[in-house]
Amino acid sequence: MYTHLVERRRDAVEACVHLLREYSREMALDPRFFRHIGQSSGPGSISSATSSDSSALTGITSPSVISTSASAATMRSTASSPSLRARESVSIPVNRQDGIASPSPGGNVRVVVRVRKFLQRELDRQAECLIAMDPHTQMTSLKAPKPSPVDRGKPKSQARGKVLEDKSFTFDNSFWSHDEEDEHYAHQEDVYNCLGEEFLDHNFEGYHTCIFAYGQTGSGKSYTMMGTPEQPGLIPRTCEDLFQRIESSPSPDISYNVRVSYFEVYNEHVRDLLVPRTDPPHYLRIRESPSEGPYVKDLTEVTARNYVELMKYMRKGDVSRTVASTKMNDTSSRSHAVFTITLKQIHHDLSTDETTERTARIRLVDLAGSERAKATEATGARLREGSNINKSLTTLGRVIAALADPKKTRGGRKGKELVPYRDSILTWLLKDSLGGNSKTAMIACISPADYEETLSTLRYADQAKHIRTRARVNQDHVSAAERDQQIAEMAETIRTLQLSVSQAHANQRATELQDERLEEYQQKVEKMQRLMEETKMVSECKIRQLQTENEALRMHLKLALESLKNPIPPVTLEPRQSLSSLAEEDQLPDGDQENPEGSPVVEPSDSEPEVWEDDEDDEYDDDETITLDNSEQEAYQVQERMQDLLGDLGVFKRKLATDHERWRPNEHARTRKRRVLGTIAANNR
Ligand SMILES: Nc1ncnc2c1ncn2[C@@H]1O[C@H](COP(=O)(O)OP(=O)(O)OP(=O)(O)O)[C@@H](O)[C@H]1O
Repeated sequence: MYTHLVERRRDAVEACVHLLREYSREMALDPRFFRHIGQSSGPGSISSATSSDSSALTGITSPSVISTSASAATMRSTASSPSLRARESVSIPVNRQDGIASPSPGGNVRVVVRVRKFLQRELDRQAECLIAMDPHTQMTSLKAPKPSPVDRGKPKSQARGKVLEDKSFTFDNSFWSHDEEDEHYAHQEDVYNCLGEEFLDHNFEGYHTCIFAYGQTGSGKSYTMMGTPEQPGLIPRTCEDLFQRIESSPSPDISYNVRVSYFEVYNEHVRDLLVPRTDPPHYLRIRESPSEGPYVKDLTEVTARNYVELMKYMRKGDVSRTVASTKMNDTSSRSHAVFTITLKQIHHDLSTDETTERTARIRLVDLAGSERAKATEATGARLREGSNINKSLTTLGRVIAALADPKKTRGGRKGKELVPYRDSILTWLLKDSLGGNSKTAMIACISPADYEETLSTLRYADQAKHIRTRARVNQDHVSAAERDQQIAEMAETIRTLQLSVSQAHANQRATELQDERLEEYQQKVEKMQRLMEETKMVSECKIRQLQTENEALRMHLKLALESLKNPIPPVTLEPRQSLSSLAEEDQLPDGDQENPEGSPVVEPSDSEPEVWEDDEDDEYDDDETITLDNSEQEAYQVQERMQDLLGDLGVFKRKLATDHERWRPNEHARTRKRRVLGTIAANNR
């Protein structure tokens, strides 16, 4: 009878395992999940995983133990390890009588809370720790601070200050990182093993994921997400695990492609953290595509081939992030930072020649902290930053509240969006992660000694538990024929693009050549114009000279002709002497009578002077002949001079004509020149 029962139970368990396998295959779960089922297919193995008894947990084969991560070597696989507690979250006993809500009432967003240790300023003021966490129930309790001395002993109705009460919340995980001495202390590694690792599993399954850290300023968000070189946080651990999984991938048919981007939302502007800072800063725009939802246009997305490269990009962006010192935090993040890894797995099945592509987006968000201006004592730029941070966090709160209310997410009338995603850049960009295709987790970071801020954070986190996202596997099957068609289409697109690019290049080159030639022509024309101008100036100068000379000659000629026509008035001469008698006189001893030039000397005489009358009919005597000869000579000389000048003028004309031929002046200039030459010729005539 007992054996029969045992056999029946084994059959039932095997049937369950078979069903689970089929279901898991449909859900495209990670192959490691099958291994996990296989190993636990003994009686009571699955049910023991859901037990809240910590001693039973030690026997579970946790995926964190299977992980090939280097950090796995140092992993503490104890009952108190949050990594193991994560698997029991579904079985958390809920004390509904205390009014404590279930960890995920209707929602599927994973919500965890982490409390940090005291900081120096809190130790200095001997702050009291207001937080308590139960590692078994994952309950987080917030104790009301002691009433102020004024209100002490008074009933609630008479108290002057606000009456504060103890509060309790239950989350998927409560990470106690307050006291390192405590056996339940949650280290960075524990947070990763509990949350990061599981989310990376989802990514390998093809789901988009998003983990965001929320909390007041100085509550430990950056420490949890980024950590320190000694205590790396969730982001570097995810990067490390990602590449360790890829490098230890058993299947040679799968190829991986990892791309990374990093941006910040600062004062409601998006800035790429993977490009150097500029002054003024270069902000990016947001676009929305029907398939991908909102995205940052022109955001740098680089391929990382290994862990070292991925870390290089992470650090580059981290250094570039806007950080400032405030009273609440020496290194306060003044922006919301979004680190995104895109993992693409391409599986090619040789037997069917089919390709399967899985794309998963891993979004890791370190939000800026909410802050009270009074507490931070911020002024100027810090105050403005703080108010922008608060504004976007308030919108995030409204989005969470709207998403948590199922009536609102059903959509309003006339397609009106009831979730105010667009009211801030942050919520618009996280639209898909908050209420769409994503598996999402919220890490609520709290300070141990701030009642009001912590209560506000816990309320936010509690509301986020109600959100339901609609994650789906992002997978594409492509048959050989479809792939060939896609390749052919892409080749055609590339060809068309190349053609248009080369066409554009050719057009550009032609335009450049034309421009060059035009410039060359312009230079030549300018040079010719200058030469023309110079030639014109020289010609004008010559013309002016010739005109002056011509004028002088005309005057001279006129005078000469006039003197010929009107000889010099009669002068009193000595009795006419023949040249022979003059020659005789030359023989006279007294040579004093002769002037040096040998010209006749006119001597005064007592005798009546002979009047030399101009008688045209008269024959010229010898002396007269001499006088006429001189005038003629002079006229000849003038004529010769004129001949020379006319000769010069001819040469000049020829020169001008040659110049004219050479430079081909325009019609206007030619006409002008012709007119000038005509004038010169007329003047010479
Ligand atoms: N779990 C922890 N263990 C040890 N130190 C911590 C822990 N959490 C936070 N701290 C320390 O607390 C300080 C504030 O933390 P952190 O800068 O991460 O806060 P934050 O929430 O990111 O603040 P802000 O919003 O202003 O950027 C840091 O000095 C950090 O080292």
